Amino acid sequence: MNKAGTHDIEIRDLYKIFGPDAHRHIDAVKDGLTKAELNDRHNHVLGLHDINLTIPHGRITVIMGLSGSGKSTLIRHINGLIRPTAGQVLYDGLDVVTMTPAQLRDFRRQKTAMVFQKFALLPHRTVLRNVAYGLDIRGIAEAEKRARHWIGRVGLEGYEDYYPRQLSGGMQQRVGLARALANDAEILLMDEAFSALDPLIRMDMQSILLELQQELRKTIIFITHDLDEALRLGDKIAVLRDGAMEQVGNGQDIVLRPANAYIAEFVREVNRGRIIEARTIAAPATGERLPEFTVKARSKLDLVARRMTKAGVSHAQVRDGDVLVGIIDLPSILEAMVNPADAASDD
Ligand SMILES: Nc1ncnc2c1ncn2[C@@H]1O[C@H](COP(=O)(O)OP(=O)(O)OP(=O)(O)O)[C@@H](O)[C@H]1O
Repeated sequence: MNKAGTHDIEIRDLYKIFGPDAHRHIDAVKDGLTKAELNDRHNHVLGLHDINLTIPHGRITVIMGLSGSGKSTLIRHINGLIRPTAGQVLYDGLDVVTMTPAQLRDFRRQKTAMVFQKFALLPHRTVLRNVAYGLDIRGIAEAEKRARHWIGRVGLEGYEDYYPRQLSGGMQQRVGLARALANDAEILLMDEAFSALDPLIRMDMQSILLELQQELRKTIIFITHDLDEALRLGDKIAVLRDGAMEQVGNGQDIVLRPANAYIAEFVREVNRGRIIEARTIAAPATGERLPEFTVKARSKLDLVARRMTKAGVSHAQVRDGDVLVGIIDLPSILEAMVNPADAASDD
């Protein structure tokens, strides 16, 4: 059972086999039958393989992986749209997997909201009525007031009476987000929610989500196949491959300490200076005098390097508010910014 009061979602020993005789093959899969073997010998598809993941309350957890890696299958287990072949999905001491249909319906309605890639707006309803929709069907008296509030929060004030077709893709997805937020659900499931948007609009939407999340502290599960998006949004990132979890960690872990060659290849092209934070590479401050120049613990290395170079200093202290985290110097910043794989190939 998950810790009482934390509202974390705990996924335990989760397996999903697609096919008519899934249960007949589960033991063989647990004993090591691979996805390819299951497919070749039994014509069944291994969707998820032994997934264990804690999705912390109030944080953004990104599930990342290439097409077919199992992201959608996993997110659909969280709201019970898919039943696993084995395993548990625990929330507040209840297992989504064993909920009765009535419990599951309540859980979905009251605790979860979804934002889809294709917006899924109702074309014949205005922005206001789209956002109020979930509240209307639950008979909530203040539906319109609440909808107007969230329309404002996503920057769409003045568009209440527009229809979806009159809006750009980015604006439609703002409506999708406002609709999800208006439901006041604690868990927000976002399946490739920004993937259909142009790059600049996509970055805008990421910023809006991050800004709102500062205040809302929802439990967000965000699916993407885009590493930059995962690193920008994820407090926690889970990387899936062929239905199995390859690595779970924060962005710093994934970029600096890839668990295996697959992840290393995945993060190879990433701009490390924009991801790695000063605190991650700060060395402990020893007894000698501290450098006068100060940088923030969570500043990214490219910004730190620029500030230090401009100020003409080679050393800085790294501070998190009043707390001294350590010391940083330009050579170690440069070293951290260079991908070790690239450095090795130039030797
Ligand atoms: N209903 C189904 N029946 C059979 N196989 C399925 C079913 N749904 C998914 N799969 C298979 O399960 C695996 C995971 O699919 P899933 O859609 O979860 O991946 P994904 O990472 O979300 O991919 P994408 O980014 O393309 O949506 C794939 O091999 C897929 O073909």
